[in-house]
Order: sequence, then C-alpha cells, then structure tokens
Amino acid sequence: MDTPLVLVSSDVKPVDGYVWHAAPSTYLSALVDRAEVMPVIVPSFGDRLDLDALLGRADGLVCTGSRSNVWPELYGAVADARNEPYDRDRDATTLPLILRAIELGVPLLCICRGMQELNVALGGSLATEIQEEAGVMDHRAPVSENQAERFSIRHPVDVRPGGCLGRVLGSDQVLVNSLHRQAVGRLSDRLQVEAVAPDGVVEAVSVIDAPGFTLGVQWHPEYWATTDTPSSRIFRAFGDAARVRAAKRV
Ligand SMILES: N[C@@H](CCC(=O)NCCCC(=O)O)C(=O)O
Repeated sequence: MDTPLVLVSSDVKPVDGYVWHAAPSTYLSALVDRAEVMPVIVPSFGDRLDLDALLGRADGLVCTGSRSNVWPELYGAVADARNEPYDRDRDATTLPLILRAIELGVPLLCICRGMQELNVALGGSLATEIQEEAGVMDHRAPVSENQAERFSIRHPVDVRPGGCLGRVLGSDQVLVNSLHRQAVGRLSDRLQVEAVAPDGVVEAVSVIDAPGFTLGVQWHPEYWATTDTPSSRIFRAFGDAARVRAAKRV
C-alpha cells in the first residue's frame, strides 16, 4: 500500500510582494513524522477546485490553525476590524471541503481555526475575544518571540469518557497548549463535545454519526507531535484512519 495522501488547508498570504498559499511546517512535519502520511497542500481556490477529484484521491484532510479568523458573516455575526485578519479565500475552500469530506467518510483532523471552521461549516457559530468574557481564561498565546514558549503546554482539558478523543488518548484529562482568541459559540447540532477547558470553553469536538474519523481540537498537537504523548496519539490515530481508507482504495 502506498503512503496515505492527506490534504492540508492553506492560508492565503502576501509574501515577498505577491500572494502565496501556505501551511505551517509544523503540521506538515507532524503528518510525515508521526502520522506517517504524505501531506499535500490544497490551494485556497474555493469553487475553482474540484472537491471530489481532490477527496477521491485523498486518504485524509487536515485543516490547520491560523491567526486569521473565519469571516463572521458565515455564522451570522458582523465583521469587525478588531477581529481581523480574515482569510475569506481559505473559508471558501475549507468549509465546503470539510462538508464533503464528512459525507465521503474521509478522515478529518481540524486544529484550532480548523475546529472553528468545522463548527461553522456544520451551522454553528463562534465567540470572539473570549478572554474579555467574565470567567474565561486568557486562551491567547503567551507574548514571546520564542515559538516554543508560544506553543507551551499550559492548561488541562477534561476529556469526555467514552468519546472519540477519550479512546485516542486513553485519559480523562490531558494538558494542552492554547493560542486562540475565538472559540465555539453555538455548537452545531451535528457535533458532540469531546473535551472542555476548566472555564467551560469547548476544546475538542467530533461529528455525531460520521462515517469516518472526525476530530476537532482547539489546541495545537502538531507542535509537540513527536514528544508529547497526547499530541502524538492524536496524529497516530489520524494516520491510522488514513491508512484504513488507503487500504480500501487499492
Ligand atoms: N484565529 C483563531 C484560531 C486560532 C489559531 O488557529 N491559532 C493558530 C495560530 C497560532 C499563532 O501562531 O498565534 C482564534 O484566534 O481563535
């Protein structure tokens, strides 16, 4: 069997004076080194893409984190300069890609912004600047020039017993990093909560009755995928799901 091929979302960014479609190396390395799959970055070309041509050749889909936020009008909210940057080309690609991947049973791992996209794609909404809400921790990255400090493991999440994440992690509480200022607002009725933070912020979800592996996490397992056991187990489980799909395609 060939190494499973996994689609990876891309951000649309200006680099060197022109537009790039890019994904952080940490996700790509975690997929190669821990999930043991082959990542392929999908350009955020929206409806210019043939989603079935892509997903028909893929054994998984990863939607990465990003500093950009989902366009608020996609979940009935109003765009605000405070909540920039946005990346509407990415939204126009990931939301339909997520929906089609779920329908086709393509294994799906949605990380941070990716989990927020999952909730929005399935009809849910997001809360923004959550650190300003009473009783909510500051989930933003520590202010630092050092990425290892920004992605440091910082707070516990309680894992729902008997759920997808619980089976993957084999634990009812794990420590995670945190680099976000948005979170699930209204949870889609197609999602079930898999983990929550001590302040009640939804930290992981899965799709109810999905035909394939689906997991969304608000934290960043990619950053410590080869050294942190919970992070490693998430990427291994996703890679195993991709291998099952790949085996059925031969
Ligand atoms: N923009 C959203 C999603 C946060 C996210 O995906 N963070 C990853 C980038 C981390 C960083 O380098 O700062 C939100 O803020 O909730």
